[in-house]
Amino acid sequence: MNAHDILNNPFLNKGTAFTLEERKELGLVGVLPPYVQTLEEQAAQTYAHFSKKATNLEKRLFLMEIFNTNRTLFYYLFSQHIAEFNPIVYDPTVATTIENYSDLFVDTQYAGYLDINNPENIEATLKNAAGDRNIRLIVVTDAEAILGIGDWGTNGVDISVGKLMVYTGAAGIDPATVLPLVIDAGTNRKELLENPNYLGNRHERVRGDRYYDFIDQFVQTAERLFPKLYLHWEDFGRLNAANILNKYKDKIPTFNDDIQGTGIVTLGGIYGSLDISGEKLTDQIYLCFGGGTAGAGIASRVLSEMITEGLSEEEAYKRFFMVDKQGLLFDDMDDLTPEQRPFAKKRSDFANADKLTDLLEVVKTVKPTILVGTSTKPNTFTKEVVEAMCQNTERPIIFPLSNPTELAEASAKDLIEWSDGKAFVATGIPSDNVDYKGVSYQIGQANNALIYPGLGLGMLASEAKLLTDEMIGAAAHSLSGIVDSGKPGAPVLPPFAYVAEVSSKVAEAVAKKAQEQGLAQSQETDMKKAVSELKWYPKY
Ligand SMILES: NC(=O)c1ccc[n+]([C@@H]2O[C@H](COP(=O)([O-])OP(=O)(O)OC[C@H]3O[C@@H](n4cnc5c(N)ncnc54)[C@H](O)[C@@H]3O)[C@@H](O)[C@H]2O)c1
Ligand SMILES: O=C(O)C[C@H](O)C(=O)O
Ligand SMILES: [Mn+2]
Repeated sequence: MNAHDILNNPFLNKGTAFTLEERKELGLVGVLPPYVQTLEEQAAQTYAHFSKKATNLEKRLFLMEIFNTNRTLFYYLFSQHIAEFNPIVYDPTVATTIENYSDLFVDTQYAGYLDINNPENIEATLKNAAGDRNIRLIVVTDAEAILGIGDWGTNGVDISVGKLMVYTGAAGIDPATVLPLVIDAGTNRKELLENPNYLGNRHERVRGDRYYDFIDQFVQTAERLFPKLYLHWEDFGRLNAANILNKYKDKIPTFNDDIQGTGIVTLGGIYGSLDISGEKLTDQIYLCFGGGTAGAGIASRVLSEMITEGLSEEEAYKRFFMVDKQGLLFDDMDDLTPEQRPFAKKRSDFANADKLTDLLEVVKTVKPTILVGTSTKPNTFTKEVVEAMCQNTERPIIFPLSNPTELAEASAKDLIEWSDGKAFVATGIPSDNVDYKGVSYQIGQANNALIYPGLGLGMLASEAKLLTDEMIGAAAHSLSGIVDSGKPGAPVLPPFAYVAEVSSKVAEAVAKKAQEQGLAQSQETDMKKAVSELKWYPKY
């Protein structure tokens, strides 16, 4: 390896921090400025430079330069400034970089691009992208439903990169063991197909057998090449996300973030709210607004929890209502997804059924105590809807979870004001504190980023064969007790600044449950130790 092979490899490069001895040993004499910096000095200098950037997009592009050249320095900085960098590295700024990925392209960031037109290249793609690294964690997207911004084709690879950055920043997953992937199955977005800079396949999305065969070939190949793999699916479309998860979840260690991750964090937020109000989960009435991948995933997680808490399946379903673009879902509709169908109601049970296409009318009719938004439709949780929620219960739980910022069903500030401080609020993107009538309300971020890093750490540390519902339940319960819920305005979820602590707790809970269920394959039997030993720290 010559000097520039080292300096150009972000996993090896220390830049100005190479010591004089290392410079001699590695053939780096004279190719770096003479002063040797410590990691702390590099971080302070880089942070000062970062702070001069005017916009979040410029900040992200600058941080990506650091990521591309020196992973240790990047993660050292990220872990020092986790709450500040989170919205820049990740959501919402990642949405802007995805929309502009092809136009802004400079570097592949060690991602792999799987091309639906060349299934014979799957193995070579995975091998080439991995190099000689031992891959344990893949995040893969086909980018059909990126956040709430829809289909972005090859550009969506940035969500895989971004999710993995959070895995390492939050839970200490060794960045040399991860692989971000995009499956380019085409795109239905006209503006991409017509953009001369677009770097993906210029055809509509491939559907049906050809698509599912490709997915299967990818799964088989990845499992063969990387025997200790944990496979994370992100931002697949409503047509495919649940199908893919259902096909593989009983066979391999795998996870759908939008379905399962969002389910865990939202259940955690509901429990956080009930801890404060002193109410029981089984007394709640749940309204899902936007019953797609995330909406149905969350509803089914909360429903399972009500069953665990003692309700029969039939009693539990009675407490759930789902609104999608048709309005309240009825079982006579012929366009329900398989995940929506069990939540659909009998039209004849409602005297005003024809009016239940309107959210306000639904809220007045079914009287929910919990309202969760995953609709991608901004400003749909109106003042009237919030006031109607307040008629149903002393402390309504209202979570507008659609991302990014401009798609949220409501802002935290409006929800606190319209409910006169009564609503428990958590949002998908980070929200500032809301000061109202002398109380400073801290707003929890119900984003799967709070839990998927810890969940992954627990899966990898225990080498669990499968990710079960019980392990998912354990992850949700482990979120409680981190913040003081007794304080006025306390958040219903731990703030993102606590994510490292949250990740360790989640990881241990998941690993222990895997062990209890006889699914852990790790040689280590002490799961706390297995988790702490797997953690990677950014240092030279
Ligand atoms: N906070 C989080 O952690 C988190 C996690 C996953 C998804 N999300 C957000 O949730 C949103 C949905 O994501 P998804 O992956 O489930 O997408 P999806 O496309 O599967 O689901 C969106 C659903 O909303 C429905 N919808 C559309 N218009 C509607 C309307 N006017 N009224 C009611 N429903 C309507 C769609 O028909 C669809 O079923 C996105 O904005 C995403 O960013 C947030
Ligand atoms: O990526 C996020 O911010 C959360 C979630 O996975 C989403 O799709 O919105
Ligand atoms: Mn997602």
